[in-house]
This record gives sequence, C-alpha cells and structure tokens, in this order.
Amino acid sequence: MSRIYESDAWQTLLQRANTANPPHLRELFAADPERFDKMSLRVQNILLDYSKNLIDDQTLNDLLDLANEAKVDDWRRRMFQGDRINITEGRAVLHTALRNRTNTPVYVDGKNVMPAVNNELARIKKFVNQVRRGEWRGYSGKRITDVVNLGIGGSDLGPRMVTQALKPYADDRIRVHFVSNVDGVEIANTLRPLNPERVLFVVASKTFTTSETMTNAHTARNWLMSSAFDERAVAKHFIAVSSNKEAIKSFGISAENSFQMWDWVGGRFSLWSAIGLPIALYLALASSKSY
Ligand SMILES: O=P(O)(O)OC[C@H]1O[C@](O)(CO)[C@@H](O)[C@@H]1O
Repeated sequence: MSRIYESDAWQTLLQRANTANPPHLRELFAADPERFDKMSLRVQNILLDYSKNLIDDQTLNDLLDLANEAKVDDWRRRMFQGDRINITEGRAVLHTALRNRTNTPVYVDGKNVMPAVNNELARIKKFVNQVRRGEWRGYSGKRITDVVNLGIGGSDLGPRMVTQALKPYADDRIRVHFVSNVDGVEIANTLRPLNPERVLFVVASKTFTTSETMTNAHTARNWLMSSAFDERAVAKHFIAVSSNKEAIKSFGISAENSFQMWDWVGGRFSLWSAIGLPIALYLALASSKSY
C-alpha cells in the first residue's frame, strides 16, 4: 500500500500549507456570506460545522482530491462489509455493526454478526433494568447505589467521558465511579465512602490480563470480602466485560454475569458494545419510568 504523504494530492496540500499566508477567520467570513451554508451540513439533529476552520474553497477541493486518491469511498465500503481493513492486526473494523439499528446483515468471515450483537444488547438491557429497578441486589439484600468501573485506556475513557458529559441526564440514585490508575490511592479513595453491600464492580478488560485493571479488580474483591466473608458475594457484586472467557471464570465471575467484547472491533473504543454498560446504568432516560 502506498503512503498517503507520497500522493500528489498530499503534496499539493502541503505546498499550499507552506506557502499560503492564512487570512483571519473573520476575513474569510466577510469575503463570503454563504460560508456557513457552504461549509456545514445537518444530519437529522446533528450539525457538522466546519466553516470555522482555516480553509477556503481551493483547500476543500484539494482535500476531496486527497480523499479520492486515498480511495476513501472504497475503504469505507470495505469497512461496512466487514473486510479485514485493520492491516496491522488483520481484523475487521466493525464499530458500525454495533450501531446498526436497521439490522442489515453484516458479515464477518461469511457469518452475519447481527444476531449476536442484538442478543448481547438485549442482555445488557435486561441487566441494567434489573439493577435500576432494584431487582438485582447485593449479598445482604440491599439495592445497588454505586457502580465502579475498573478498566484502563479504551476500557475506561469512553464511558468515563460520556457519563461526565451526560451528567445532567443521570438519575443520581446510581452513581458511577471510574478507577484506572494502578496507584492504590485511586481505588482506596474511591472505595472509602462506599458501602460494599451496595457496590457493583464492572471489570472492563478485553484481555482480562491487563495488570492495572486486574490489580484493581483483586483489591476490589478483597475489599468486598472484608465485609461479606463469603466468596459467593462475588456473583452479586462483580460483572465482567471481556472476551477472555477463561480468565473471567478463574476470577470467579460466571458466564451469565459477563458481557462480550468483539474481536472484530479493533481497540476498545466502542461505546456501543458492552463497554458502554456503565453509561446505561447511569443515565435516567428511558428506564426512569420503571422506578
Ligand atoms: O481492555 P484491556 O485488554 O484491559 O486493554 C486495555 C489497553 O488497551 C488499550 O485500550 C488499547 O490498546 C489501551 O489503552 C489499554 O491500556
């Protein structure tokens, strides 16, 4: 595969970037009253406004030439159809399948993945409703009030960011905390004000071997045990989001308390997979009626 920076279109853009003396954004708007209309688009309720970038019509055309030369259309088509376009890992990049609410079949190695995606989403919904309605209870019969997500990097940042951003929509009967730092101060400070009888831990790790996450998960389990004194409590207070079934089992979490991460989604930044579970637990929206 040729390098994008070796393409003609890239070189043209580079030359423009190096020689052009960019005008102030105010001048660009003054010179073209249609600028906002030309450089923005609406998709349903989402507004994409790129008029505030330091670009003009020529730059836009050059960027489109670059997209054509890089065959973006073709790569996008291949991405949607489940080709292994992640060439470094030899994997498909099907975040789109997780958001495919039209249920158009999506094939990976000849198998439609949509039934599995829908099944997992249904399990997530059922579980979240049980917790939010207070049907899922801790080892002593008390309802869950705090969720602690244990994960790092992509198994932490996405849900952490979304819960922070959507705080106004949260139902504060369930608080969500995030612990990713292996420095024990973080988990100690998070757990100190919490009641072990009311805490649900979400261990989010695709591999279930990441040392920071597993260290925190063991700390959390010891903390629970210092109150519950019974290994059976783990089933009431720990769920896993992972693709490593064996490791989940040896930690003591049953298959029914674990949710799947897909091999055909590269990286972990897939909020629409079970990684988004803490978001669903946190937000009031649809499930608020069930109280
Ligand atoms: O989900 P896992 O297996 O615990 O891996 C987490 C690691 O994966 C990444 O999300 C992506 O490589 C890192 O940011 C992070 O350290």
